[in-house]
Amino acid sequence: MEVTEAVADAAAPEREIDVAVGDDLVEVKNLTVKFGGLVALDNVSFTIKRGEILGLIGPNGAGKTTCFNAMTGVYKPTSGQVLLEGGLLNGMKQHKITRAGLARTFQNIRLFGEMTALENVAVGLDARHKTSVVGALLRLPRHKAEERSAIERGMALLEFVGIAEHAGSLARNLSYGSQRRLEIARALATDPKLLCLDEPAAGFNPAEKEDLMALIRTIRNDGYTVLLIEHDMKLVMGVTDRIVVLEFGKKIADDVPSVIREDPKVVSAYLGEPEDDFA
Ligand SMILES: Nc1ncnc2c1ncn2[C@@H]1O[C@H](COP(=O)(O)OP(=O)(O)OP(=O)(O)O)[C@@H](O)[C@H]1O
Repeated sequence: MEVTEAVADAAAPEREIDVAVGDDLVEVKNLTVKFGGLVALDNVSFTIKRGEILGLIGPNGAGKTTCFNAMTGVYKPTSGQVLLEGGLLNGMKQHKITRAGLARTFQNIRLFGEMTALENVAVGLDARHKTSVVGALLRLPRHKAEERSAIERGMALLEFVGIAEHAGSLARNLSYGSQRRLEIARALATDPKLLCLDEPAAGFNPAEKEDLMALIRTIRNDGYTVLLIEHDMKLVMGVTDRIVVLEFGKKIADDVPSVIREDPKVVSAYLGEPEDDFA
């Protein structure tokens, strides 16, 4: 999918675009999450560098979603730290973490079904508005300007993810694939430093998966950093710069895709999984 520079610029005009893989953006340090006696995440550490696409993979139940949830404030870590640009995120409420620059999509799509696609994106844009409620009520000039730019930016984001023609459709009437794209647009609307995607291609056929991977590359090329949970190894190999592998809550590998593919620990972790997932 081709995205013009103008569209990318309209989607996030204030963002500095820096596509070089650079410094540590996020540090996950000795993160542990326990549910009663079950250790879902066991002392896991990894970093995410600015500008990269990092894959987080592992067999069913390995702790991938738990890791996401602990990073984005859905679960409180039992111990360990999550740092964004050196600032501690632990203990912050979900919306504060979003505001700090960490946005996510969910494995199960969570859109406002009775709102249009554009309105769903506007909700994301709202998360970073600067005017107060009073400003909005009094319709101060700044609020009006923000409202106008919300429509323009919302449209640009819908175009960016390839669903601009559905801007006026109710989210619940969109195809499954378009709903997934809309979720990504809504997350991008918060102007994240890190975009976390939880199995964005779940339920897709191979052609749809390819399209989605192309979109993820476009997002990265536009200067975002991406953390991608994906079950399908083939898919993850084709799009990521680096991969962290979890098994039974522990990190068992952290390397470039070509090394991960040959790693005996990873191969054996995936034994017994459907062959499609490890190709
Ligand atoms: N809220 C919870 N309460 C209790 N146990 C949980 C909870 N969430 C996850 N778990 C357990 O933690 C472990 C890790 O689950 P998690 O969903 O993080 O794995 P996953 O790698 O994302 O798996 P999948 O690929 O199936 O989504 C599993 O044993 C799961 O049953």
